[in-house]
Amino acid sequence: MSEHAAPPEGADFGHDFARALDAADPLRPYRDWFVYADDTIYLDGNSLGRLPKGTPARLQEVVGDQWGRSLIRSWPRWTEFATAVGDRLGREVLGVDDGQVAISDSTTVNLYKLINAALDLRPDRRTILIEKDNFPTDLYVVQGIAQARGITCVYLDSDIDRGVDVSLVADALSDDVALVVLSHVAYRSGALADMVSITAAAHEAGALTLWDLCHSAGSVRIPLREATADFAVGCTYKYLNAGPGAPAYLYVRRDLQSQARQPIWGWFSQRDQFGMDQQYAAADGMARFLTGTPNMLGIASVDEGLNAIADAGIGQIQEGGRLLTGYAQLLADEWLRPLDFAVASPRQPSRRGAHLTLHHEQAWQVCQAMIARDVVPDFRTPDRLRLGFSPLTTSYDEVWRGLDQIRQIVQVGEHLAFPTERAAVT
Ligand SMILES: Cc1ncc(COP(=O)(O)O)c(C=O)c1O
Ligand SMILES: Nc1c(O)cccc1C(=O)C[C@H](N)C(=O)O
Repeated sequence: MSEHAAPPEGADFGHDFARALDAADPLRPYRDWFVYADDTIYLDGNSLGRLPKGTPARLQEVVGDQWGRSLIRSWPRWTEFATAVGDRLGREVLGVDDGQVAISDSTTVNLYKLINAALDLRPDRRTILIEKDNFPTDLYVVQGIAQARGITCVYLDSDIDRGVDVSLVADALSDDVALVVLSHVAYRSGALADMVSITAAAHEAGALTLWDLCHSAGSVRIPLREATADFAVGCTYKYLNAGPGAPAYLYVRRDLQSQARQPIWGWFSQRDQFGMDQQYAAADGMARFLTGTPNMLGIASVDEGLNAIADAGIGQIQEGGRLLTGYAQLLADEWLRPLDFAVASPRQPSRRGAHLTLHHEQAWQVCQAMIARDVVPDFRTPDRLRLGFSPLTTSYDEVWRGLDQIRQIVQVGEHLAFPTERAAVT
């Protein structure tokens, strides 16, 4: 699929062409690694990824053998688990060397830990920069910390459909900016930020960077190493397929680790944890960014979810995501533009992650009508239909049928029978 999503040679809009793309798809064998319980067309792998077939047995092993049989005797193997699986995630997904990633807490809690750690490294600076359309939890955590510390939060006025570019960040940098908080792939539009140039601009101004990788981990290559990015956080339940509420991860560049301190001084970050000292002394390495007892079932699930990614390789996965979103864009241009839809993501596949967002004035009603037909997208405010394509689990056939269903719904006005008022949970 070309950069501008022109139809490939011989392409047509028929169902057979989608089937032919599936037949030629090198990622197709990985569909067999996941559970497809019914015929639902699932276009929401960027909210909650599918269940890997190996996960139930893996969890049963942790529950039955490690917990049920070995009980506390499992702790020697459990204590290293958060950093061992963090290392694996670092190598396979984030492209960084061992000793810089740990599995811990939720993304929200990790944001709190690392934003505070970063601000403490720049004590003379009083400003945090954040994109105004960053994911809400990132905004809220930054706002809370800014209020608690009495510092300023400056919002980058990014384009809702195109995300941030380096000039926007560069123009806002000054010698008062301590930290820039951005998402690598924007949750609403899928816009991919230029991590390398933005980090370079921040560093030139003496600021640190913290990247939210929730929508990029497992969908695109992440140039943390090339960018010499400082800090990063992300969740594991989207393209990493670790399941609802699975623990998140954090990344701290190695040379920052000895100076950085996070504010939750739990005993899992204590140097000699079982020395039971009264006084806190931060552990070395990534252990100092842990807090309390890690969730062993959750970490096992993260480890299991990494198997397919490690086998396929992130390069092939990124290419798959570009082809899927490119194909979806072709169909959207042909079928949905005449029905008042517009692409609300960057048009070039290389400028976005693995989801494609469409604008439509009645997007909420369309979303409900789709779900009633067992086609699962996401609605995102104010009027966006977000279609998440998970390269390991979404087929071209699903893309074709999903977009065809949207076309059928809107052509006959079926969506107009659904409530206009947004439900609390979407
Ligand atoms: C970009 C981004 N950051 C953070 C989160 C959520 O963080 P948490 O796992 O703490 O709910 C999400 C999705 O839920 C997200 O898309
Ligand atoms: N984490 C979620 C949840 O607990 C409930 C519902 C949705 C989510 C999501 O992950 C949403 C997702 N991060 C988004 O980009 O919108």
